[in-house]
Amino acid sequence: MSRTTTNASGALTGLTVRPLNSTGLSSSGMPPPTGPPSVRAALASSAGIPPFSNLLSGATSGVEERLMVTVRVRPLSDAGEPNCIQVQPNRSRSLLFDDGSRNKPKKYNYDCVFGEVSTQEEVYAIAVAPLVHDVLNGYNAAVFAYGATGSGKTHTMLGPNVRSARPGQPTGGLSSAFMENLGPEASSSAGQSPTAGNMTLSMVLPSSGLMIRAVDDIFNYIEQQSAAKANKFKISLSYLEIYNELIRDLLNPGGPLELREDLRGNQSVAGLSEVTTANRAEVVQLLLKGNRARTVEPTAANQTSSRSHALLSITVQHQTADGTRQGRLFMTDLAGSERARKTKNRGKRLQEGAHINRSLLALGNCINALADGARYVNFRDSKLTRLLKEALSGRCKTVMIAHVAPEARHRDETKNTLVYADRANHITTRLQEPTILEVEAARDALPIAHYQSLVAELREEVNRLKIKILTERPRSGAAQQRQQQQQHQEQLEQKERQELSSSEEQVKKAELKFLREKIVQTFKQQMKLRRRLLEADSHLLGLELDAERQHMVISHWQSRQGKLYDRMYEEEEGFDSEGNSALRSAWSELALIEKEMKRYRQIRAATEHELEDCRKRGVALENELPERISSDEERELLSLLCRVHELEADKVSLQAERMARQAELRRRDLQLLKAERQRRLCEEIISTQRRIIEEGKLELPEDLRDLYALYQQEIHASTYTAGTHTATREEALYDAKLPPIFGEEKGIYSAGSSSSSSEWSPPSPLPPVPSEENTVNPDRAMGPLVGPRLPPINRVRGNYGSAQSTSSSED
Ligand SMILES: Nc1ncnc2c1ncn2[C@@H]1O[C@H](COP(=O)(O)OP(=O)(O)OP(=O)(O)O)[C@@H](O)[C@H]1O
Repeated sequence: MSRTTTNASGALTGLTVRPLNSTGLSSSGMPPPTGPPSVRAALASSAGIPPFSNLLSGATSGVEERLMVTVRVRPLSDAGEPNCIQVQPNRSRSLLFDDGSRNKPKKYNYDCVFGEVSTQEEVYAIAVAPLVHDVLNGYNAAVFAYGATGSGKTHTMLGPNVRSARPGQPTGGLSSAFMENLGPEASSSAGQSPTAGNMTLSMVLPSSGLMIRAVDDIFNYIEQQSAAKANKFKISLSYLEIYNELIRDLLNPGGPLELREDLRGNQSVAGLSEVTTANRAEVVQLLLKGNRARTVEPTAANQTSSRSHALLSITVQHQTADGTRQGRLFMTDLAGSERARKTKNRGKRLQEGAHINRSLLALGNCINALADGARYVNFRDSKLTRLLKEALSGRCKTVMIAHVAPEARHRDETKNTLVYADRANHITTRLQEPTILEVEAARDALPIAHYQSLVAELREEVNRLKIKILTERPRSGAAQQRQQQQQHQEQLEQKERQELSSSEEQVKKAELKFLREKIVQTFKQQMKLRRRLLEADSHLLGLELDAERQHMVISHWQSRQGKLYDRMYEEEEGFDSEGNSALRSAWSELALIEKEMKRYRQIRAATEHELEDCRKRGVALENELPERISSDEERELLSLLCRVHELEADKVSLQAERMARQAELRRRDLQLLKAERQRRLCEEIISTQRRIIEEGKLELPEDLRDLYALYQQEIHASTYTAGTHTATREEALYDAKLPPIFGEEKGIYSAGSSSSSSEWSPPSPLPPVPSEENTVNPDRAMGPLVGPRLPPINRVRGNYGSAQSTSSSED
């Protein structure tokens, strides 16, 4: 469940509308989606590079396009060192690499090569600005920095020194004016409340990294809109690291988080904070906070070596007439691959290195498989590849920035990176339609989304109250603050003594007390209504699952009988037989369930209505508060009130999460049951085909052979994953018996070599005949399995393809 915080109204506030400069571009170069030619085009044409048409034209869903691969060469660390790379000119499409052999340097081609003199601005304008443009239009996009340790990935993504920034030190290329504007928290305890809502300065300096630039561009674009339009955008972000194969929240550091996969294979990190924010200052604070929380250690290869992969996700929601468009930009700073011999790492560092290399190897395998156009790609080998699945497998527009060091002593690492990047150059992706949230929500209709929005609402309210308190609080250095507070307190006390004597003040206080009580009451009422909603949802969900179960019984009966159920059959066909009575009870159950669902939907709608009224009342009351707060004491009370609300929200959040998990488990059980039935049918079909092929001495058709190979791959992959987690001796032995993945030796798959034992026999491409003892029996829940309607073998004459399927039922 995502942890969400938002500003007071949940919309963007505190924005200053900045005019476009004379070129029609924002100061950092972000083109408005319908604006004049981009900086990127200008940079490209000035260097004589043909434009990268697929990216300049903006995203088009459904069209296949190559993953964009760029290479950045960092400057030589020591000017006197021998160099193994030549890039001429900067921002060309190729580079020459001297691998140290006597052969002449090898030429590698990419979408763009950034030489040692390239600037952060160039890299941003060419590689990332077009993606930001697409994200604002509701597409998903990803950029990831790849390369060996010390090759400059973090410099590109975050900027120089951003990770180690302490008060008074440079901070990732942010201007000092900007940092001052952020207030003391920005460089010390970053991640507190927003302090600079009205930024009028551009926040980037020439050395700022891509993450900051992307954020800046998004805000620039929004600020260029009219106030009414700007209010329709909502920006949120999450930031995590994968350290030693464990996921940690960088915005709210704590214990490791769980990576979950939904029924459609989408990955999500349970409990990851998703912070909604209205101003760029807060985003930068959050980024700084996240970067400081990241695991960085000195190694022999790099003084500030990232020991983890960092994934930043920026989500932009835009309310339009068609619904809310949602675009997401994933920015990944990978940890660098490293050689133990070179880094001289020991102990903990060595272990980290092993984790880093293993996950990068998994990434490399995925890149290889995708580049070869494989139908099955195993993303499951590491958390990194699971999280990058969407970016790599085509649901989003992706740019890889491979980093290399030019020094000849790093030749081996550089070669590896160049080869990787070359492979990635062959990956094609097919972009999906822009995401419209309402449509997605209706499509998913998974309860978890509902719980998430409930919790988000609760947090929004807590935040609103918090901001009300914060906006009243003076900001300065801690000591000065304490002194001021003391003075203030004394003044207030004196004032209060005077005021108390006046009856007018007493009335005011009484009013405030009354107001506070009313707020508490409305909040309690809201909590009650929310619980009622949750209960209704949970009950509805249970009913839905029951209904699904009954539908399964009915459809099972229908497929067994080969006809649709009609009440007429009850009379015609002796409906009282054993199988049919189950069907009848399924129908009557279903009718009852539907009635109950209708009733609960009505209860739900009424509750929702009541809740909305109650919420409005609460907001109106809260809006009266700031004018009436007169003392720190009142503020303190209000803080306590907030705290209570927050705890309530946490409680509901936990409850909701538990309910959602239970519901998900029940749903998955049902899915497993269904899948098991289907699997048994498939195996039956395959066995029959196999008998036909073997007895008829038929040659295995090419496409069928491929399908068998794919089936083997799938079985192999899933068994491998299971084996890696619970590697008992028996499982290890079982793994060893698995057949090799098809592909090398086509000859081994000749017809007639399979056995009918229940184990896999390596030379056979065919799956085993299922063994009855080992299979889970789904029929306990759904009645006996329906036999496949394939012709029995003795009826097949001549050609396999011409076999006619009989329509006679075998039941
Ligand atoms: N383009 C560049 N211009 C100037 N200095 C750079 C550039 N790229 C990298 N550097 C410097 O090189 C050093 C290593 O860079 P960086 O820490 O970004 O490497 P990395 O690939 O992130 O390493 P690791 O994987 O170990 O974290 C740093 O001191 C950085 O400031």
